[in-house]
Amino acid sequence: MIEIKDLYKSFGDKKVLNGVNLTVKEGEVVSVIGGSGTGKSTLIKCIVRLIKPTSGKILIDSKDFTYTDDEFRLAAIRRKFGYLFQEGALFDSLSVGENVEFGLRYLTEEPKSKYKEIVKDKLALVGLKDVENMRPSELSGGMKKRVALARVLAVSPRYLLYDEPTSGLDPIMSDVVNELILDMKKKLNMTSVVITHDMKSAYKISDTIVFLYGGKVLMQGTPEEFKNTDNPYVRQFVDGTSNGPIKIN
Ligand SMILES: Nc1ncnc2c1ncn2[C@@H]1O[C@H](COP(=O)(O)OP(=O)(O)OP(=O)(O)O)[C@@H](O)[C@H]1O
Repeated sequence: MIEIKDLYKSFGDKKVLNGVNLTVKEGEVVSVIGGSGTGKSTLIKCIVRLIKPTSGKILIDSKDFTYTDDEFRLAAIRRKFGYLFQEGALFDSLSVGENVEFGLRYLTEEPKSKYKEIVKDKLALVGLKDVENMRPSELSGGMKKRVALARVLAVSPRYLLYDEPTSGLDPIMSDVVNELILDMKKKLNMTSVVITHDMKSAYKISDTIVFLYGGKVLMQGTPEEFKNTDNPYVRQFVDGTSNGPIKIN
C-alpha cells in the first residue's frame, strides 16, 4: 500500500503540491489526471524519491522513506517500483532480449543461467514471442511499449508507475495498452499508478481516479462518479472544453 499524507513540494517560490492526500491500495489501478503542470509527474517522482518533498509523508508498505538520504534504503524502495516512462526508453543498441535482461543484471540476484528463461517468461506475459533477437527499431510503437513493460516486470516490482502510457498512440493501440495494464492486474494482482490525460483510458482501467488541481486532490472517485460529477472543474476537464472555471495559462 502507498499512503501519501499532506504532501507539499515547492521548487523555489513555486508551490506545486499543496497538501496531497492519497492512498493506493494493494491490487488497485489508480489514475492521476489533471491539466499540464499540475504536478502529476512531481507526485510520482516524490513517491519513488527521485525528488524529496518539502513536507508531508509517504509510506510505502508502512515504511517511511520520505526524507532518508541513506542510499541503501533508497535503493530498497526504488526496487519496489517499476517506472514506465512515456517513450519506453529502450536502448536502441541492444536487442529486445538484452533490453529485458538489463534490469536482471543490475537489480536482482538472479543467476545468469536463468536470464534467458526469465526474459522469455516476461515477454510472454506481455504477449510477445520470439522477439528476443530483434532490435527496438524494428518494432511498432505498441510492441515497444510491451517490451518496455517486460523489462520493468523482469525485476518483479511490487508497484507499477505509468507515465502517460497511451500518449502518441492511435486509439486502437491505446486500447491494447489499456488491456495490458488490466492484464497485469488480473495476472499479477499488480498495484498501478497511471498518469494520464486520456479520459477514455482512465475510465476503462481505473478502480480509482484522482483529479489534481491547484496542487491538491480536488476529487477522488470511481469512473462512474467522475462520469456523473457536477463539480464544474472536474466536468470541464473530463469533457475537455475550454469554457469553464479552470484558468488557461
Ligand atoms: N525540477 C524542477 N525544478 C523546477 N520546477 C519544476 C521541476 N519539476 C517540475 N517543475 C515545475 O512544477 C510544475 C509541475 O510539473 P509536473 O511535471 O509535475 O506537471 P505535470 O502535471 O506532470 O505536467 P504534464 O501533464 O505537462 O506532464 C511545472 O510548473 C514545472 O515547471
